[in-house]
Amino acid sequence: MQRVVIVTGANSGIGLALCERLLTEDSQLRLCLACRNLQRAEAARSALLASHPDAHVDLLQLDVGSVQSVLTAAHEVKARYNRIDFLYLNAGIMPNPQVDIRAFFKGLFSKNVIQMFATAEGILTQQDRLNSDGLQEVFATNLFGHFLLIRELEPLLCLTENSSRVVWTSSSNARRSAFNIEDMQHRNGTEPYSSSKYASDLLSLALNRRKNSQGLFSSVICPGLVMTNLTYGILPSFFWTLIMPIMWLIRIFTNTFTLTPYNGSEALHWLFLQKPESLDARAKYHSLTSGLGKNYTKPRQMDMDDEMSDALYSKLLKLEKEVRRKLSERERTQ
Ligand SMILES: NC(=O)C1=CN([C@@H]2O[C@H](COP(=O)(O)OP(=O)(O)OC[C@H]3O[C@@H](n4cnc5c(N)ncnc54)[C@H](OP(=O)(O)O)[C@@H]3O)[C@@H](O)[C@H]2O)C=CC1
Ligand SMILES: CC(C)CCC[C@@H](C)[C@H]1CC[C@H]2C3=C(CC[C@]12C)[C@@]1(C)CCC(=O)[C@@H](C)[C@@H]1CC3
Repeated sequence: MQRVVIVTGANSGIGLALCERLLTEDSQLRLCLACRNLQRAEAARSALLASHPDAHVDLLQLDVGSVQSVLTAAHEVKARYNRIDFLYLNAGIMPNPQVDIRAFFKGLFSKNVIQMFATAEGILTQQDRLNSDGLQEVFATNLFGHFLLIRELEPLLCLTENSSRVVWTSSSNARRSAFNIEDMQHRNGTEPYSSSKYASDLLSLALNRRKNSQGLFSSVICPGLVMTNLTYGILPSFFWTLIMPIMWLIRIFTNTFTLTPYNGSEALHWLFLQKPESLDARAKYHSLTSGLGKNYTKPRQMDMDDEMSDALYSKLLKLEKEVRRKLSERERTQ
């Protein structure tokens, strides 16, 4: 039986490393790279086929930050496949990141230094903007586009004859205090990334509560700190290379510095091998790398309550209705 796996944001970083590992695990897989840029997706496909020449790798154009693109892509998925075994919701952005240098040095000499390196708590902010759908871009990309994709793919994800899994690439930067249910898009704050990742943790819990009985299971992971295009947007790549010996040193004190996309994809790969019934809906699965370079996955309990996760789910359903209405109005007037 050929399993179908879809990975969003599969053309680089953690997503691409995951694809490589999945094909090594199961060469019969039907793997679909869902990417916004087809040229980059084609390059990723070629790289995967170079090491797995017989693999079945499909491409799907998907910009998770655009409502229209999500609807079109979901339509295409339903035409192509009759099942989805795994949907990895990995695409994500952190636009205009800023490190608070003063807070960083203050944290360096405090008792919370390990926590700071593991979560970036208190030292990282971003500047967000509105996208063409009138949504905050980080919220739209990291959360809402993926929510809409799940909603559209429910007919394939909630098949009673086999279970389906969705896996969110969340972050240890997800923080309850950065998220406000009254401002779920984070229009009024400076930590949209942290807010969107906390929202994905909440949404995963709500999905499990509502959909487990229909065969859909959701999990969240944190890949740790990984050198990818996302982190090269925080500090330039030459700087990261320069401080790499320090990073390796820090790894002795915090196993969250996974550093390579391969290491970072550990928990995503680990989840692929687990039975859904054995998983904890309230746990975030962390990719960890020891000082000696050994990879492993460890669950940690998340700071969440059912009430807030249900409230978020209801708000997302309401927003979905609104964007669909706006879209059909736009189509009618064109
Ligand atoms: N790197 C790290 O330390 C950490 C990363 N993460 C999360 O890991 C995930 C993967 O990021 P990472 O590999 O680090 O970074 P990359 O920038 O390498 O990968 C992000 C991927 O998401 C894609 N993407 C971004 N926006 C969209 C969009 N609108 N539609 C479709 N695809 C999109 C990118 O495509 P394109 O190439 O076209 O930009 C790219 O393929 C993200 O969700 C990130 O938040 C979490 C914790 C730590
Ligand atoms: C080590 C150096 C001398 C200085 C590096 C300082 C900061 C730039 C990093 C310290 C902790 C890092 C971190 C992230 C980004 C870079 C740091 C702030 C993340 C926020 C990247 C994306 C994520 O999702 C988190 C899991 C990372 C947490 C740690």
